[in-house]
Amino acid sequence: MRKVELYRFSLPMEAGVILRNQRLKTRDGLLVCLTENGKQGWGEISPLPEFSEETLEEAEAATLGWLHSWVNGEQAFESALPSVAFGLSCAMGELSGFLPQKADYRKAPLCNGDPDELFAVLGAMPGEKVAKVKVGLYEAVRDGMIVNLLLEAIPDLKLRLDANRSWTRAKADGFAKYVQPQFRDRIQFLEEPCKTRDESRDFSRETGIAIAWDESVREADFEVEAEPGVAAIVIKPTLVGSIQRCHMLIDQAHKAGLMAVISSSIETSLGLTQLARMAAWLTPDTIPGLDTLSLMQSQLVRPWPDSELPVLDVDALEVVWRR
Ligand SMILES: O=C(O)CCC(=O)c1ccccc1C(=O)O
Ligand SMILES: [Mg+2]
Repeated sequence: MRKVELYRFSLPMEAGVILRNQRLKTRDGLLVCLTENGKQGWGEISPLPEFSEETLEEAEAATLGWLHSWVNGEQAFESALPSVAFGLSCAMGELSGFLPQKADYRKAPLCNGDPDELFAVLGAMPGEKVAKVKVGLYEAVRDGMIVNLLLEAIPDLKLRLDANRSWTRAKADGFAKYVQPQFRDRIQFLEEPCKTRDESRDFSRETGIAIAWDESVREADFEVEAEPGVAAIVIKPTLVGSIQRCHMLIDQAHKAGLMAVISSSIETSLGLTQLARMAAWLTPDTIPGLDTLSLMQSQLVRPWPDSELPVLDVDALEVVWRR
């Protein structure tokens, strides 16, 4: 006997969370719960505005379509919509047990511009110290100074930087010029410095700063391959697709000698804890990029360890469909 519950959620965000061109006031999505043979599997389907191609309405329609087939005995669960493929594969992964329980709750702390906040967090971070700093939002000179400041102050710190394709070559070079040469190899990578992949490759070749692909991984013509200067690929499962697809990309990255970093698309605590489980299983040697829970005002159903945010229970959610 198979049972299905589909819920809709809308969690308030902290003030001032901006995604590309819009303010994100609430994080909206779907939770699915599959039951079979007394076992349950949960999944979160939450397309990210400005990043996902699909809308929540499209994701809901596709999810309902698949859920109808599943209660009638269907097994396969691929979807062309990445958020749907990810959420349903998590639910199936819990039901069948292929998604292991063990989680890696480490996360590379995110710094959006104020280095003082980061000092406290990094001081308390056990083991390997890695932080992620968004660059390209202000002047390249300021970005360079912050990078120097952090790397100078914390000798065992490594940084991941993310420019989200915001720089021209000239701006990117401006940034590189301000980073002290002896610090460059403590930049684990700089995600997508320039508008095009070719410009980013040239930047890396000329500055010696390693780069990583993030947006590129989701483009149709992208192939995972070893290239000079490329250190990593960033995998955001809600934007990429099923656990199986992410697993394949991670295997390809590791075979090419690249680091694969499982990262957040601002999922709720339920999705984030599943990403932490994927990270423990598929990228055990790499700290995942999951420091986004504090952008929200509450957690959902499953808490993240040590978070003090209130946890919204499933009973408080609107039921979309139940069978
Ligand atoms: O990668 C991380 O460490 C955190 C997640 C993150 O930065 C992010 C989250 C949602 C959408 C885009 C991005 C991004 O990498 O720019
Ligand atoms: Mg990025």
